Amino acid sequence: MRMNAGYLRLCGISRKIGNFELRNISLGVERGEYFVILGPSGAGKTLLLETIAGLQRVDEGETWIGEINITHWPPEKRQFGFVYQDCALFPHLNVKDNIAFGLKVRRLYSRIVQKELDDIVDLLGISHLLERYPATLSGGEKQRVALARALVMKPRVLLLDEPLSALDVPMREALRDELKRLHRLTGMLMIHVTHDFTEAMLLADRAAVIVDGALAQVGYPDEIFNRPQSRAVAEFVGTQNVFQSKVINQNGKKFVQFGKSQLAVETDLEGTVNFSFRPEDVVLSSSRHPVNCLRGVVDFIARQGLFTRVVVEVEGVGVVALLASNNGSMYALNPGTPVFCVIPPEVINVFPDK
Ligand SMILES: Nc1ncnc2c1ncn2[C@@H]1O[C@H](COP(=O)(O)OP(=O)(O)OP(=O)(O)O)[C@@H](O)[C@H]1O
Repeated sequence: MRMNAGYLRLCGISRKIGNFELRNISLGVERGEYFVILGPSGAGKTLLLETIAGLQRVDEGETWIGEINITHWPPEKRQFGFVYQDCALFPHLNVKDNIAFGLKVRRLYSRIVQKELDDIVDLLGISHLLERYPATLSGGEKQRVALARALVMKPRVLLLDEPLSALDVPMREALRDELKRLHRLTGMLMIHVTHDFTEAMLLADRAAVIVDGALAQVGYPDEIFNRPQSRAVAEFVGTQNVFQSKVINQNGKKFVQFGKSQLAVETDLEGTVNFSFRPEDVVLSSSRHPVNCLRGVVDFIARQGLFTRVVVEVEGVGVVALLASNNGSMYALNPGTPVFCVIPPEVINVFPDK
């Protein structure tokens, strides 16, 4: 079994449930990190979070916190906070009693604890809601209460399962900023599950992508976004331009074959590989450039608000470019317009063909 560095460590965790299986997950998360678990719907993100919380038993593998093996500890002994997408507040209790519920269960409700409760309520700016009942709260207010309820217990780790996905866009953005602020102020280790890559980019110190029950990539959000290491991750982060090819060595310089053309790349890999580049990194030009320039014809244009997606057919293959809709050159493009796609070597991500 592989052991990892980190404060919270998952070592070779496997869990079969119905037809689905979490497979050999090894992961180390540091104290104070904001760690995001990303992945498409049904990838096993919630199951993984529930396994970390101790709500799901494991079939194989171990969970450690510091030097302690907590694999068989029940959830309450782990002292992890859990915030669900739908908040799961008690409908018959007002906000104050919802927040204090866990403290009362632990028989901790005293004047000292009242001070902590007041601090959390202030931190989340919800003092005006204390007498209200969950049914009268907006989605964002409910989620703030759910966060307060988890934080007042001073958890070792705060687990957040899609905490923003039930909210409308302005509320989602406000609460996303709030999470960032809470993390900065508390320094708590937070593990946040989402399928929204933008959320991950804005919140995460590091992230893991899970695909089909297995870890596909762990790293800084920037790395995952710009340097996906598998086709599945490239597709999940919206790379759109992903091709299989082979590396060609010429006088010490490396190229990948694209149809009859060759594109200069920066890579240590050899042989059969995949390469990808983001649509935002494709430059469309009416004139030929000396390096990494593919001649094509505009096939399709779709305006998507601030951005416009242009598909250029190059040697029978679609290359996708994303341009700012107010980009002057946009107005000269129509289906059938000849155009050059320029893809600088440094934006081409070459990864193994697995
Ligand atoms: N109790 C269960 N019994 C059988 N299958 C289950 C059970 N719980 C989850 N699954 C299955 O396990 C898989 C992973 O579920 P999970 O909820 O972890 O996915 P997810 O990545 O969180 O997806 P989403 O983003 O849609 O919430 C799914 O195919 C789901 O149907």
